[in-house]
Amino acid sequence: MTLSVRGILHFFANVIIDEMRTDHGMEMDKLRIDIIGGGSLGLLYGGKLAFAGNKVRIWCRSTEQVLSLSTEGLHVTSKENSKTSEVSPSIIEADILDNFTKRWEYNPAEWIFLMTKQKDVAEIGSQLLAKMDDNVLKGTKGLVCFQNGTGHIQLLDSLLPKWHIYSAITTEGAKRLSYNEVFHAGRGVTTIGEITHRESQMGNNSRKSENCLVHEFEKAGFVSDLSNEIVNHIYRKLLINACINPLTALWRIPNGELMATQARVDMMRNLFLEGTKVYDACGIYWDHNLWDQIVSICLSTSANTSSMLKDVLEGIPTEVNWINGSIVTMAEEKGIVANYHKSMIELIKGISTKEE
Ligand SMILES: CC(C)(CO)C(=O)C(=O)O
Repeated sequence: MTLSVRGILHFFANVIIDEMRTDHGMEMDKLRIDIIGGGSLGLLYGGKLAFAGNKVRIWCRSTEQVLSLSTEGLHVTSKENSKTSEVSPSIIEADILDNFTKRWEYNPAEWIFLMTKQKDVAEIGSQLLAKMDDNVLKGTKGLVCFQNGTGHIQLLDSLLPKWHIYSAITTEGAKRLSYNEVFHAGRGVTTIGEITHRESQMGNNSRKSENCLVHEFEKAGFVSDLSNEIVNHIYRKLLINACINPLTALWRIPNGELMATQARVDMMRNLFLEGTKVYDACGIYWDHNLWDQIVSICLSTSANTSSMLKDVLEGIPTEVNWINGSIVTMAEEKGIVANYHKSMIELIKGISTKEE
């Protein structure tokens, strides 16, 4: 990667101009969105929302990624559209996560999208978000969490008692090709809903702000909706992930291959039936056609690598604790066994020495 001095100067000039504009209230017409995490989904949503005219900042852990995005911009490709969307560095910003709180004092955003892995949520919640000054949060509408599984929302809810916390359930498929290139592998739906429903100092007029956000998603090319029953969506996605992800990761197959033999379908079905037993014991709603939905997701994302397989292939810890682990915890709380899901955790954990 070659980084020109001009590019780096251009980046710093942008940052300074940006701080000045906000200080003087000049940049009020665009939605300001901060994306924490420069992984596949962070780059996909960041790139497309910036391309649609929003003011997007991507907060990354690595300086290399910040420099790459700031000097070369962000490139979004998709299988339907042979033309790459080039998001120039003049319309998207990137900065290092360590600067987040400092920059916010002068230049806050309306929305924060938390798009990191589950394992990073506790640290970001406690070390960064919980330490933010109440005053700078006044214009902020909320925090939107994009993680799979459950557990993180309860944690953030306790760490951030004044925040509006939302969950976004997405079936968009994306693959990061490099620090600043992302491939839009499959179109899906993004459903957003508030979990907390609390009175707070953060942006009033919630419904208007939520509609405005969904409108921007639509403008950016994402099929999106608002839900008052986001918890049902969370548990629906949890069981889908718990049935598909560990098996694809163990057998190292794309999602569609799960339908290729009866033995594979039977194993997935066992996970499904055990999961619904746990849901029934806990009084959690599930759609009567959820099994059909799982089958059709395997088919509609047939060529995709599940997120858990991706983690296994990259040698990084998976989200099995938050996916199958959540189901096992719920089962234990009700005094029932969930041995299929328990075995998934043990088998996935055995793949890598990096799993906790
Ligand atoms: C595509 C799907 C639904 C497979 O479980 C997914 O969400 C993932 O890979 O995490």
